[in-house]
Amino acid sequence: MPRPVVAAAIVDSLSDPTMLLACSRAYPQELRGQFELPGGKIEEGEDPTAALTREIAEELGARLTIGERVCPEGGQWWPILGGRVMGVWLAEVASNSQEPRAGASHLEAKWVPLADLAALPWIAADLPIVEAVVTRATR
Ligand SMILES: Nc1nc2c([nH]c(=O)n2[C@H]2C[C@H](O)[C@@H](COP(=O)(O)OP(=O)(O)OP(=O)(O)O)O2)c(=O)[nH]1
Repeated sequence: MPRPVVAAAIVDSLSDPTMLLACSRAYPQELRGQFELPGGKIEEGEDPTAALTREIAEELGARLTIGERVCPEGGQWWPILGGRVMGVWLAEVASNSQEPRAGASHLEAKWVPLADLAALPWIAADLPIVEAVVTRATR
């Protein structure tokens, strides 16, 4: 089984979310320009939310306050590309953090109103995940 992935649905405010930080991948070529939730693979023996904190620091130079996990029906892990599974957490930028910025992993990291997210070219596997994030954030 390939390593699981963890990703952050970073919203402008956990208590009153209106926008999400959508990130477009720089690589590999076949995913270049497609949007994703930023994150990455869990390392051997690593706690999933520790992995998420590490990945967001590496990729976006930001610290997170992690909120609720967003799960698919009947489980905790979403099926994604390459036979992997992905754990997703709502999060906001911590008060002591720099603003998240696209580094080498992303072409772009931009705040998008929740109502406009569906129009972005997401990695296909992310579409139901983003829908669940929006449902959770707007309930
Ligand atoms: N980060 C992320 N990966 C996703 C999403 N949807 C999806 O299918 N994937 C896939 C793409 C990749 O095959 C895999 C994650 O790999 P990654 O390249 O982000 O992981 P990483 O940062 O640990 O990368 P690396 O050091 O191995 O290059 O999961 C998503 O929303 N976010």
